[in-house]
Amino acid sequence: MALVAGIDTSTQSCKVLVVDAASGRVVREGAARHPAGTECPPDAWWTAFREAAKQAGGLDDVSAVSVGGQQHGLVALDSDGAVIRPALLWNDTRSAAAAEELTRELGPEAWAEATGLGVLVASFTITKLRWLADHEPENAARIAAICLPHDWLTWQLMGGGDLSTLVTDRSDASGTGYFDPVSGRYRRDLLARALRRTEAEVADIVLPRVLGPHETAGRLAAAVGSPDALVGPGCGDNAAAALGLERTPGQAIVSVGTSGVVSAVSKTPIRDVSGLVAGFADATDAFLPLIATINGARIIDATAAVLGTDHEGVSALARAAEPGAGGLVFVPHLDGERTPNLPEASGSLVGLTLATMTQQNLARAAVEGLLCLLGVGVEAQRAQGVEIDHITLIGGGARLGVLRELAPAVLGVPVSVPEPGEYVALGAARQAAWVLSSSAAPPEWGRVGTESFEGEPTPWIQQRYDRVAAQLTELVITDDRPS
Ligand SMILES: Nc1ncnc2c1ncn2[C@@H]1O[C@H](COP(=O)(O)OP(=O)(O)O)[C@@H](O)[C@H]1O
Ligand SMILES: O=C(CO)[C@@H](O)[C@H](O)COP(=O)(O)O
Repeated sequence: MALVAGIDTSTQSCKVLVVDAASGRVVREGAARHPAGTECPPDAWWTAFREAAKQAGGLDDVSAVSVGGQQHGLVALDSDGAVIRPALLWNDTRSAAAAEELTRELGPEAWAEATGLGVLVASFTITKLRWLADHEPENAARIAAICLPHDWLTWQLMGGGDLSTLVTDRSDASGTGYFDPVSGRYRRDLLARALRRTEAEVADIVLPRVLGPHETAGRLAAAVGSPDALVGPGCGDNAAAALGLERTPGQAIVSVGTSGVVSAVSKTPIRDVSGLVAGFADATDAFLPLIATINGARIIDATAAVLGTDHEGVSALARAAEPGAGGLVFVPHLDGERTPNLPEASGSLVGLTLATMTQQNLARAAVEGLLCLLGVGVEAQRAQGVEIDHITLIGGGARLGVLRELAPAVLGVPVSVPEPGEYVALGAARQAAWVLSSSAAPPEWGRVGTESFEGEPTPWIQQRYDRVAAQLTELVITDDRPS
């Protein structure tokens, strides 16, 4: 039995699955946490990977490995291959002003045409480069190569060192803001613009070679596993999830991890000038229109902490409240927000009265608020012509019972929840099996068992949320304590 490994280097943790390449059956697994925060030294990803791989029984017996990873994070390397500064992650909003400035310089139509990203947001790599050029020019001047979290880990798996061996794939490259997902080419003119240099001045900066969806990147370093094992190109985590769930065009996925994501494979590229839907590529030869929020499962984590309970406790309390939480509306922009593009926003709890201010209503409002935040994404996708009449719910937050139960009513469509699993890591494993097989298409591992949820749609909850959220867009709370 040939084994392959799939790695998910995500925001909060690293997960490793060892999988039977023929059937897709998970044979062994491991996970280890990443440090908290919106910047991270890449070494911490390596430490977590080593720990997760150890828990998964090591990689000595696997024949191929691929990495799916959190998108957009800026990993800047010097000419020795050393990391110049901690990586700025997708949920770091310090480049919000740079994002606005870059968007203004060319205008949304030109950005959408060039990159599929109509309005740049602080998540995208290119905005982090402009921030670096303006705020840490000495670091920007040392850049010899730029890569993404999954590219860096893939490179380490092969031993690192030589910058020319850096690789990526079109799904993750399409989240940089200097890559055209339609032609499959980098836009060095945009990279130069971000760094305030000429194209000639960035000509020597190494960008990872963009491999085909099942092209071999190289072999595993002997210190990690068998030196005969192949390393795949890897991909962005959301593209990996689509691969793991064997999605075909039109089947929408909602992921509730650190981020909230609404995505669907599409045969045609999306260029949303409004910027709500990012026109990413997927991990095959198609596209992955996607909306992502900064706030996801941590809305529930924070609510549980405030209520002095755990996830199950939030479920129980929320179930005990009426739909609509008696009038309490929770707009959960707890960590700023990306969709809608409100990097300075904070969360709001609106509708507090002596009657509504109960633990049950607060728990319910948190779950409904999270679902309504995702509902904005569902509508944005529909506005781009993506048909969504069913949703597959995944990610750590999908383990929350009450989220599964309320999702069909609030989102207005039936919801399937696959059996709990690491679908990003599974997708990476499927890519590894594809690399190993050298077939034209990825292996068909068949459907995983799913639980189905339906419910009478309650569009008034979303409508009320949209009304309240619209009134809060200008509200920025600052810390006014005298220093
Ligand atoms: N049973 C549960 N109910 C609600 N949230 C959960 C549950 N189990 C895990 N989570 C949350 O899911 C998140 C991690 O999900 P995951 O998809 O692994 O995130 P990421 O890929 O961004 O690291 C954490 O915020 C965690 O608290
Ligand atoms: O920024 C995006 C997608 O554009 C996020 O989806 C990141 O890719 C992080 O994903 P999780 O760690 O939340 O799964």
